[in-house]
Amino acid sequence: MAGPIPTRPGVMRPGVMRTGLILGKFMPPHQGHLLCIEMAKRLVDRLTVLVCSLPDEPIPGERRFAWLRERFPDCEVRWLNEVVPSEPSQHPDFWSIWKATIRRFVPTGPDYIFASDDYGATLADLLGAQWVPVDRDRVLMPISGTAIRNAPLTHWEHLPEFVRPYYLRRVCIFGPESTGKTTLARQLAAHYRTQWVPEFARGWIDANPRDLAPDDFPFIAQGQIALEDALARQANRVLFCDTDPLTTTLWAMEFLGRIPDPVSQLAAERRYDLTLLLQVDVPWVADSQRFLPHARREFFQKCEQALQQAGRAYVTITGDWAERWQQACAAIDALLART
Ligand SMILES: NC(=O)c1ccc[n+]([C@@H]2O[C@H](COP(=O)([O-])OP(=O)(O)OC[C@H]3O[C@@H](n4cnc5c(N)ncnc54)[C@H](O)[C@@H]3O)[C@@H](O)[C@H]2O)c1
Repeated sequence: MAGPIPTRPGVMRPGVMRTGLILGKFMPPHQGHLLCIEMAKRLVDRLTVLVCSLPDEPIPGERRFAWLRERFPDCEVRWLNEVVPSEPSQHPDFWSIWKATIRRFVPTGPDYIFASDDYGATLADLLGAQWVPVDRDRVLMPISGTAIRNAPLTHWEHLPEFVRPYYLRRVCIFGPESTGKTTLARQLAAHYRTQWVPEFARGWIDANPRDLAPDDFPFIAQGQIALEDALARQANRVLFCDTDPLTTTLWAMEFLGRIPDPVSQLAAERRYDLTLLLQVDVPWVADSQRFLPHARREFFQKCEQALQQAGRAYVTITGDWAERWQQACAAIDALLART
């Protein structure tokens, strides 16, 4: 009687669970990595993604692990955070070290190793698996982690949405009321084909028509940050922020005569690559949420002092609209030209 039809290790059998492994530095994750993982996911029932990091690498391993865990909740994302040799030339027992290390994360299997580099073949042999090369010639996603780290803005289209905020240039528009902040933020966003972050406080105050309470200030600062971070994922290289938590500290001083602790802390933690400080040399335009028509010059001085105390890089924008536009674009072009 004929026995079962023999199958090669790489041939799939119906009803048999298939497992896969992909390892990487993912520094940072890019479209080439996503291609490998997305493809692998479709070919196996359970995929382990092993994020390998070493201390002192330019992007902390913890961040890379968090990125992939968020993006692939349906995979077994694990983090290898210990010093192991990176290349066979670095250690005579390189392959046995890697075999033992991988076995701690994947005790049995896997059936398939997914890798676009040839080491996938050796690793697969070692683990009794089959190597699935994904795109060895990098023709589908011609990108590498090194290229991104060297010039992230140049390779923006190869950055996944969840990595973009890490490299995004954030520009804060800062200054007294009625100096054209919102118009400038909106028009800059259109010009640079990106997003801008409106003032969270405006909508909040409109929806809560009463005197501001001390607790409103931390909430306003947190709401501003939440809106900014949500929009950061949609932005194209640069994000224009029409205010920030440091501004909230100034308004807290005006209204409360003190700065609630959470607001100071949020203001200190927040990072902007550039701040445009708008001068008060344009006419006042009244509206229901503007409070200091006669103290704009004093408020400007407080703004400048706050930026200096915070050690923030800023450029003062003055003059008529055309001059303001030209100065703002020059400062932003210089920022984007830096790698
Ligand atoms: N070099 C070796 O012989 C060897 C052997 C065993 C283990 N390791 C270790 O494995 C870990 C992962 O290293 P890595 O350099 O492969 O990580 P990586 O983050 O550069 O790449 C992860 C995976 O994505 C693939 N990939 C990268 N760019 C791609 C693109 N543009 N298109 C398609 N696929 C792409 C790679 O081939 C790899 O399979 C490191 O810790 C390394 O030390 C290396």
